[in-house]
Amino acid sequence: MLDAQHLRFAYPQQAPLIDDLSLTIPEHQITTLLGPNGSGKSTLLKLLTRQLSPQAGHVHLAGQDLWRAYSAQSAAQQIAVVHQHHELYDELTVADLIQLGRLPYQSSLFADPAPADTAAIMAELQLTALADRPVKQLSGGQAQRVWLALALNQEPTYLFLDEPTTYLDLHYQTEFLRLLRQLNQQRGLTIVMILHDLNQALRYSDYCCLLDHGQLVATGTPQSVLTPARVKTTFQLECDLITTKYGPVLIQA
Ligand SMILES: Nc1ncnc2c1ncn2[C@@H]1O[C@H](COP(=O)(O)OP(=O)(O)OP(=O)(O)O)[C@@H](O)[C@H]1O
Repeated sequence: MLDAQHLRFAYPQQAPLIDDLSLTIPEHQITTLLGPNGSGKSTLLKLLTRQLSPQAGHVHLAGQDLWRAYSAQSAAQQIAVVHQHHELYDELTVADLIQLGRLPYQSSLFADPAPADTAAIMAELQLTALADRPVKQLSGGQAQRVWLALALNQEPTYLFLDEPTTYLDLHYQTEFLRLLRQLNQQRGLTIVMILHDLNQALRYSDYCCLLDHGQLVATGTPQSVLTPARVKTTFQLECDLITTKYGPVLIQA
């Protein structure tokens, strides 16, 4: 269980961005963090994944404090993050990059005790034929699958993704979100992602958390959170929610 209680966080020399925020991530579900630019989504994701330490409150992973009871390495055995920008490792081949996902299980004293089935992960994400290609030669959609494969190679319980569809065209966005749903269903993976597209959140998440000015203004099922009234107050957008054969869709006035 991943549980945040009474979090407070301020960047240096700034007023608190997040103050007294509590949130429990539902297990084996897909949760989406939503909110306007600058509302604190990435900051919250970093607090939940041990990239930022709260100044008050705590995050508990399996009942233990994420900072006091876990090292970066032991936390990374349970929590994997797919970041938005990854230029740093472009020179590596697909296979070598995915292998970095095993780092949390290695130390100078011990080899990886139980290597993950990296080949199966690569096959599942249709990356086998690309194994020897440098990552920088891949399309955006292929590269995003490689970063996902690295994260899965960590064998995490929780998979976090910061705006995973940003650089993808509509086809790849849909393909990627369907892949996440498949991983959630087949592996029972708990997924938390930041999205900007409210209709994608309606369609691909089980639970939504809406942030505004660092505060959680609503949590719950996508339809209970993304009401036209709340979209208006949070995003200053007039819209209707209509029902289609594919599910509910928000249409802007
Ligand atoms: N490293 C930092 N130092 C100082 N301020 C920061 C830092 N990172 C973010 N901020 C500020 O904190 C606020 C929230 O930023 P954050 O990136 O968490 O929001 P967000 O909801 O993810 O935004 P976006 O949708 O634009 O990605 C913003 O005002 C931002 O300028």
